Amino acid sequence: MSEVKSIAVLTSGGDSQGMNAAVRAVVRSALYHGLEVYGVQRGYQGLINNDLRPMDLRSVGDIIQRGGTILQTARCKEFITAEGQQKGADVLRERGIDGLVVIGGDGSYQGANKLSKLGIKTMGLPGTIDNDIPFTDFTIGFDTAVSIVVDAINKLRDTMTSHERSSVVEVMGRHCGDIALYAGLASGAETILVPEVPFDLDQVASRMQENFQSGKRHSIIVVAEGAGRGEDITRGITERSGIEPRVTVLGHIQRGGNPTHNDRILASQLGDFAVRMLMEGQSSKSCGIIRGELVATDIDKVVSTKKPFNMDLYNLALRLSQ
Ligand SMILES: Nc1ncnc2c1ncn2[C@@H]1O[C@H](COP(=O)(O)OP(=O)(O)O)[C@@H](O)[C@H]1O
Ligand SMILES: O=P(O)(O)OC[C@H]1O[C@](O)(COP(=O)(O)O)[C@@H](O)[C@@H]1O
Ligand SMILES: [Mg+2]
Repeated sequence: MSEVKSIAVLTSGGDSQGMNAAVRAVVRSALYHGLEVYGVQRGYQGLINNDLRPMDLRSVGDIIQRGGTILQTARCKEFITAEGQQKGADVLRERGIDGLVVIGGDGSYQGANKLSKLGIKTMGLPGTIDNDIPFTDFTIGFDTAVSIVVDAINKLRDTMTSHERSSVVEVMGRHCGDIALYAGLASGAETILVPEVPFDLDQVASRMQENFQSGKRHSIIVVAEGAGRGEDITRGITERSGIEPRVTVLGHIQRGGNPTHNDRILASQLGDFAVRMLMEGQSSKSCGIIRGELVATDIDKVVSTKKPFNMDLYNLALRLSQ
């Protein structure tokens, strides 16, 4: 018998493709197991405001394929305060809700950790395009965001090759270069600039010159926003080499559109896993998949660990883009 009878689910922070699939999985799995389930509107803001509604099977119909989040999301300053967190915990207790599933990024995980410490049984699902949550190979939305960047670079290549130009593409990732790394490797970028690896613009510029001299007809530089602004990198290259790359900032386009099948499947597995963990009496855990295995890791550990950067992939991209 599950000691948890009623749970709530919310999405928080930057939205990501696949959050809807995760909400659907949490709701349908909870209902399948005979639990009551509530959707919290607008993340922690909705929790503080007591903005919750009961969810049934049909309230998550026709959403597995949609980007964004039907529960909407927010960045809620009040929840960063101890008073805000206490208000959120009180709302759940007053409503008799025994467990909460938080779908969000590193900031949302900090909030989930605080709620856990206030005695709320909380499970975190990694929902962010940044892939910056450790103890899971991938976060929900990352695969879709990378696909969008790769598609954009394919298009840029057509025109860049025709004009024998180079292109600087700024992608999202304030503290984590994974979107730049994976999209850069998958699209054959010559240079990948990420916050985790220091770089020297002199070297970037001279490598581009060498590439053009060795017969390359175009050059792609992918820069994670956390490593510098595309415009500044472009200016720096021009000052050093005379090459005039065109700059493209992909921005929030990376957070929209239909989730890939990988993100939908990841979201479905993790949403169901979170519900089963809560029913087993688990709490304060982050759900992830590592090499195909479902794993639950203490949120405390997750929020105090930086996701290791994959230097092997980074070096591979460098070797293959000569
Ligand atoms: N240290 C913290 N303590 C409590 N809540 C936090 C903390 N940091 C962030 N949050 C909550 O999580 C929300 C989402 O965090 P944010 O960093 O904006 O997005 P993400 O979860 O996508 O990383 C914040 O608006 C805030 O309400
Ligand atoms: O939605 P905003 O406020 O423009 O924030 C943009 C940021 O959100 C992200 O898309 C996702 O990051 P978070 O979910 O951690 O906030 C980042 O890549 C980007 O820097
Ligand atoms: Mg974040």
